[in-house]
Amino acid sequence: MIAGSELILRPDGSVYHLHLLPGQVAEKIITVGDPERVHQVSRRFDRVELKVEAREFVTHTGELDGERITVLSTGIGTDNVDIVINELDALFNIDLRTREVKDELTSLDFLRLGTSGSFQSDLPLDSFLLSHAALALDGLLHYYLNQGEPDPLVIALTDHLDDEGVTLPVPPLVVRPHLPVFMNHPAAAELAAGITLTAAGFYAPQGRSLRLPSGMTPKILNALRTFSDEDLRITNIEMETSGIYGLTRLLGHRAASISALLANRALGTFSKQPAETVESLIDLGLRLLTDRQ
Ligand SMILES: O=P(O)(O)O[C@H]1O[C@H](CO)[C@@H](O)[C@H]1O
Ligand SMILES: O=c1cc[nH]c(=O)[nH]1
Repeated sequence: MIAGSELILRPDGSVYHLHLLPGQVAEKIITVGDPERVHQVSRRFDRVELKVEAREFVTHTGELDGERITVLSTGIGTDNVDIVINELDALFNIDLRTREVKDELTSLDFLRLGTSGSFQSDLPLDSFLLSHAALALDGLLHYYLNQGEPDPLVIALTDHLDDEGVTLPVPPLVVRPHLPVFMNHPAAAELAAGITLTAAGFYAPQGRSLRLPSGMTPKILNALRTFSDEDLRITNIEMETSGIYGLTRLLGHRAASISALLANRALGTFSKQPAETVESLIDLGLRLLTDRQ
């Protein structure tokens, strides 16, 4: 039995942070960082059956083209992803009355629709990218055991960084997802793909220096930018994908992370139409989930 201090429930029986009860969440889940984006997604549903708000975690469940879908905001960062994935998994795979893990487990399908900064000059602003792998520089996954052997990409990256004479501020991990079946949609095959760097913050952890210098020095950034292996390079930087990929994989769920590239960090440019680009990203995500052509 899982103790009351470990799996905390509210007086109404809902999970502590998300304020959700079993049955309120669909097995297909869109995650977004920005709570406002939840409304932008659920506006497109044919029917909305549930709206719950708790801190930065806004959840809407509804239906589109006969598919039951939940859209939920994680807020920013993998510390929030830790809460979201664990509490959603508990809603399906732990009996909240007996506090025992269920004998039959449910595998969920996650789709992150987020924004990101391109790391490579040739990836255009306002384009979309599917993360084939995540380079975790945020630290969350080091706290979970059973990671297995290091991914070959991390071994190749470590050799490359050694050759370049640089050391990252934190030990790197690479995680790859089990992609949901809906990613077999032809539109997914057209997406640019690469390794997504998940950072622990927006400024210094992504190499930005306003008044404080970043430990992600130009030399380190250049070494990361020039890495490639298995035809994959580090394409973009954001703040959730490694947590989503790592935890969903460990828990037996499937996940895909698609990012709209709003900044180009190699060129120092930013989108002139971020709102339109995010709307198009939502269009794409809903096409994938409902198998619309
Ligand atoms: O647009 P969202 O989904 O929030 O994603 C990106 O934008 C935020 C930073 O501005 C981080 O959460 C990053 O991952
Ligand atoms: O540069 C960017 C843009 C969006 N989100 C990020 O985390 N970084």
